[in-house]
Amino acid sequence: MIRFQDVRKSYRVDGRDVPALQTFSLDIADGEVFGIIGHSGAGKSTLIRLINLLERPSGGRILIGDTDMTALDEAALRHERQRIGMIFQHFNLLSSQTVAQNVAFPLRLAGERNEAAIRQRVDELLARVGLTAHADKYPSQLSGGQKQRVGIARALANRPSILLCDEATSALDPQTTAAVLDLLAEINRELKLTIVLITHEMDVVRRVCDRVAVLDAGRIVETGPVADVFLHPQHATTRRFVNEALPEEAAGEQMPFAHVPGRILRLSFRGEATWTPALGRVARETNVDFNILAGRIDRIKDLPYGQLTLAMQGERVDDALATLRDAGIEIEELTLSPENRA
Ligand SMILES: Nc1ncnc2c1ncn2[C@@H]1O[C@H](COP(=O)(O)OP(=O)(O)OP(=O)(O)O)[C@@H](O)[C@H]1O
Repeated sequence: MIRFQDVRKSYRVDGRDVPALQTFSLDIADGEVFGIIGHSGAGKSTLIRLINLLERPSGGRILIGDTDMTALDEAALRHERQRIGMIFQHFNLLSSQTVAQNVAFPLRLAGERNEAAIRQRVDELLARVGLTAHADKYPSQLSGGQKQRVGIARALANRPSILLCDEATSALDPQTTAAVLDLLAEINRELKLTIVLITHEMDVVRRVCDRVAVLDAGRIVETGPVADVFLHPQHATTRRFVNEALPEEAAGEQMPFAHVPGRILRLSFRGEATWTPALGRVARETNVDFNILAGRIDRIKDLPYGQLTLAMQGERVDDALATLRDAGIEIEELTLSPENRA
């Protein structure tokens, strides 16, 4: 468990303390993929760098398991940091060293002197990230996605229990981003390590994270399981991020429904409910009519979900909605058309 206890952080600028993170508490469970999303300047980098104490908090404590990171001396901190790997937006590879030498670097730094053991570990790591054939290349000979794979192999070298990802896919195109996120998900599953990632893209959160915290101007404004935050965002900042990730849904929300007859509803299906023909069945049983205005089916990590915006008419709309709710479908009423507004 990573535990932030009443943590706050200010930077000293021109003799004044400028707050970057307001006091917050947060627990990140072992083995989860935890996302921190926020706009530029919200405090994401500060927050993630507090975990390995690259930044010291101005108040509060940061615990990893039972260890209070804020109470350690430099030597103990260096040792603890070996349990925490980190990858970066711009990869931070050593340009004059080969791929294999970059991956071996943290092993040597940790005091490993046995060359055969180093070679074996580097081979294992390169195989895991799919770069065996590139061991003797230099970073300049690699694509962005390959460079980030070297970064991941290097971060895993000392078998950390936590991997911090600082905008790890922000410099990559969408296809490469998807491949790197798949690799992070696989590492999380197979090595059971905790991943904390910061991003400004909700799509990154949707693809890999279990839980997310939304940062806005130094405050955590919303935290929760990704499916909850994604399907029912509470804070305006969260809604903006979700709408960026769901362009069609956003269009649906802005459609002028006033002229559409019937009640305007948004149905959210999660997991198995996504595939059941509940809507057709309920319409037949209750004799309601429905008209689909917008919709999509996608996945939140491994969970299939669907969202449909529709207009429903008939005498038994309330019965139909009650039956749909019983079937595990979440329903929000968006707005009422004029004839139903009385
Ligand atoms: N070393 C520093 N000295 C002074 N102020 C800083 C320092 N690092 C960050 N800040 C300030 O703290 C606030 C939060 O910055 P931070 O880099 O954590 O945000 P961020 O969400 O990661 O932004 P970005 O996505 O642009 O990297 C900003 O106002 C920034 O200017």
